[in-house]
Amino acid sequence: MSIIQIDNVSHQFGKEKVLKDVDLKIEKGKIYGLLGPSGAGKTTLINMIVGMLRPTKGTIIVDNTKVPSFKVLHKIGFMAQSDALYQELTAWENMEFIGSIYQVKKKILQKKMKEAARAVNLENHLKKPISQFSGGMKRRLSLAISLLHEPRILLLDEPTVGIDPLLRKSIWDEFRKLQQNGVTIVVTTHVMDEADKCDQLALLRDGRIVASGTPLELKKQYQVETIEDVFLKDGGVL
Ligand SMILES: Nc1ncnc2c1ncn2[C@@H]1O[C@H](COP(=O)(O)OP(=O)(O)OP(=O)(O)O)[C@@H](O)[C@H]1O
Repeated sequence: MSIIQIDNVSHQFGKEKVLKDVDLKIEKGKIYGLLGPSGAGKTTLINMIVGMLRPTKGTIIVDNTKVPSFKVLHKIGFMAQSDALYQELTAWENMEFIGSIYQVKKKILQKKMKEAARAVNLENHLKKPISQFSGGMKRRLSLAISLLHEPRILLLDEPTVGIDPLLRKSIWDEFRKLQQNGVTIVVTTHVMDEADKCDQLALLRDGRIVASGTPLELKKQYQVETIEDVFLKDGGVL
């Protein structure tokens, strides 16, 4: 069953067409990767699934509801490319604040905050203000915040930028756990070993989906050994 269905979607900023006739079906409980060179339209597509941008043409259905929709927003955990954190508040206060916006009950929120902080290995830094956080710590906190209201769908725009390989591995372990609980994850990435871990991939170029399938299917289609080579061959470099 598709939990996200994108039908013939185009988007235009002024005269610039940045997405062109995109069709995509994302199945419930899958980890779906969006790959593509800088400027290909990945962030624009994620922002439209969240409902922050409306398609100029076409429709996006999330969990049987056309977006933008407030009803759907509660089911989505979203992590944007730039971290939207309050610098003067501590990590704990940031989590409390966002959790309260999502109207998570106080007792449940306390439990969820501890779990989420543990999942991203930040439990010893929760009393620090964000102004004292490194780039990677901010990314990890943003990820923790996106999990607080137990979303059924996670939309993550480059979630592991600035995160070292050890932590990246533990974050991917967390993604697998969420997936086992039925959560659908859509992730944009430039990290090729991450792309290989996705169940399905879509390769975007110039606002179009130029290839999609499992990592193995893409490697076969491009007759190469690695996803990095799929990316390079598609860009005309190999
Ligand atoms: N608010 C905006 N106004 C005008 N143009 C925009 C806006 N946001 C994005 N664009 C343009 O849309 C195109 C797609 O951008 P987008 O951020 O979706 O790409 P991306 O694939 O996510 O790139 P990256 O990998 O660098 O994050 C780019 O040409 C960009 O300049």
